[in-house]
Amino acid sequence: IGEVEIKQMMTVEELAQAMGKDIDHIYEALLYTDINLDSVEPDSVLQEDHIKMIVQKSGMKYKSAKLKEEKERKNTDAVKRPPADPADLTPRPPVVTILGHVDHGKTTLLDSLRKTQVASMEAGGITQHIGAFLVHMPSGEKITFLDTPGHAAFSAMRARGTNVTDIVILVVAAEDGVMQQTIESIEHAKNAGVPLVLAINKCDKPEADPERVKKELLAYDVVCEEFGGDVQAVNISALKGENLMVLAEATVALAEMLELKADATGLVEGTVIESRKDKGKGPLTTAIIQRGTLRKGCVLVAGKTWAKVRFLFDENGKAMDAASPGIPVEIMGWKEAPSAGDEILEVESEQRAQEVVAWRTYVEQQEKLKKDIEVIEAKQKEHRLEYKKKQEKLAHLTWRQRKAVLYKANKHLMFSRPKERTEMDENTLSLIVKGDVDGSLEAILNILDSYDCEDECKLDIVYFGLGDISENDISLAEAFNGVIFGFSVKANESIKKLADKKGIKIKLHNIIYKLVDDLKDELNCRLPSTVVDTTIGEASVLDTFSVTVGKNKIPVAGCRVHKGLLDRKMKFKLIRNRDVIWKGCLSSLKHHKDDVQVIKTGMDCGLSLDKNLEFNIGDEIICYEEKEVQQTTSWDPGF
Ligand SMILES: Nc1nc2c(ncn2[C@@H]2O[C@H](COP(=O)(O)OP(=O)(O)OP(=O)(O)O)[C@@H](O)[C@H]2O)c(=O)[nH]1
Repeated sequence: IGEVEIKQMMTVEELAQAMGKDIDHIYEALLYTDINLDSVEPDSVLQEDHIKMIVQKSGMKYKSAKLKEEKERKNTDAVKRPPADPADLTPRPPVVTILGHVDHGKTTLLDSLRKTQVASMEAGGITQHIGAFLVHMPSGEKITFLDTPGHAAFSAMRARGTNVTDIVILVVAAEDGVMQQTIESIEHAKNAGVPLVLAINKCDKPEADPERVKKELLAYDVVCEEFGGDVQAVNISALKGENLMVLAEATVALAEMLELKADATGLVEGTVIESRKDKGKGPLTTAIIQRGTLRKGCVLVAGKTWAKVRFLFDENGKAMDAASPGIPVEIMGWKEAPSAGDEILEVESEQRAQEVVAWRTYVEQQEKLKKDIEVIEAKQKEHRLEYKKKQEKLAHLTWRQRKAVLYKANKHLMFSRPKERTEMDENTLSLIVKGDVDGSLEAILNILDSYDCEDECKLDIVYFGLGDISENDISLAEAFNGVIFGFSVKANESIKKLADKKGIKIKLHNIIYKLVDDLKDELNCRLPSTVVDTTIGEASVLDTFSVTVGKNKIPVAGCRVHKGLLDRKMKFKLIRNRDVIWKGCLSSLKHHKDDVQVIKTGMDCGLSLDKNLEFNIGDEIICYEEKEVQQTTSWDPGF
């Protein structure tokens, strides 16, 4: 018996492959279940009990050793280290996000802040938008600004559970005051537990009214220092670059209060801020390092991808040797670009990175499969309910009534009223059909319903029903000269004996196509056989003469055999101008003067067929055999 290795969540295709069968075999086996086949595609996932049933019904055994192995697949994910020992912590720059209403000047502020750097760094010139940049203060302090303006990026990161921002600079235009997105920005910062610094922008404008802005903000719990709160407010002009350093100092002061520290040793942890693809460099990500110190050669994982760090760049595209916590860095060496917000973790080796990615891919697949299964199961449940309803409608009917229902649905199928055996047409196959469950019986009736060769042999379903073969079935078969077909049912010894005694055939099957084959055999033997001529040899008439036997002159043909052989015992036909003008037995076959039984290819002979038959040169003599051939039904139920 074949052994099939099964696993959870196998698709129809996978099971067929594991069984070494085609997909139709699986569909066929599913006919016995209450699954609606319309909902089953080759890539549909099968339930475990259905998988087992299919394997068993196919006369095979299943082996589910893999199941265990799968359940126990070891978690090989990479995770963050436990919190660092406070003794290992060193100060780090704050990470700042700028939020505010549309057109209040976020982009202008970021640009101006960046420009302060270009000027201070003599090399300057190329500033590149990479998602984050560092501002060096004259005091030696540093601030990292996230250059992903708008709330979208901020909330997207937060939604993913990553919060890299330490401080929010809330930009409010002095002439506009608090607007819708100002309020939203405040909400975002509050929800993330991130403190604010207020930048009142566009103070160069004559209509600017910074005091009004501060008052308006009171309504949103943003209380500036002059009202006794802890929010520092700085009046700036992003456009003119006024007071930017004051704003930066205020930010540093807040950062000091927050005591931002990190562990710059050990394995690196960080967050992806932005990813892009560079034609020459491949995938590049801007990241903020949060723990450890990133160096060339480190192996990182993020999402379902990994990197062996080949180069590190700052926002000016300058190569860096190392990036410590709070510092933005562009990383080159990714296999594929990770997504913004993905957690970056350093692992010990490339092999370990691959293992982590494999695990994460596996987990994702499992989750997808789980969802698929839920959808499929819901669908199947729906179908089961429908099927049940249908069955309930039929359940209270007797088989005769059910037959009537089916008859209505399948008008051309002939159901007989009781007839005497003597009346039975010899050209009829009478059937008694028994099945184990409604589903299988219905499947068989549906197949019988496709019978459309009434002109060859009539098909008469005398009775159908559920359960093992009974005495009643035998009586019916006897009365109608029928054959009993059983599907997944049994016939006990006494029933078998009774059937033998009465000469009644009981045909039991567990596989539909075998039942159908058997049914076809029964139909075939009810069809009249036909006779087919098979050519044994061919000869051409090269000469004609006659011999005298007693009083008669008998025509003789001088022939040469050019194919096969001529055998005296067989039948012969004479062909003239492609028409058969005579068929029958030879009267004589001679080689020279001798009577012979057989003449082979290439040999000459003289033969006579009938004393009245004259030959012509050019006639063909065919030696042939008549074979009786059993006709086969032209019914094709698609099995
Ligand atoms: N007068 C003056 N105009 C400014 C100042 N800051 C920004 N602007 C102008 O205000 C307009 C909007 O500035 P942006 O920096 O694009 O504003 P934003 O908040 O980034 O806007 P979105 O990107 O649409 O959210 C531009 O025309 C700027 O030139 C400023 O300090 N003074």
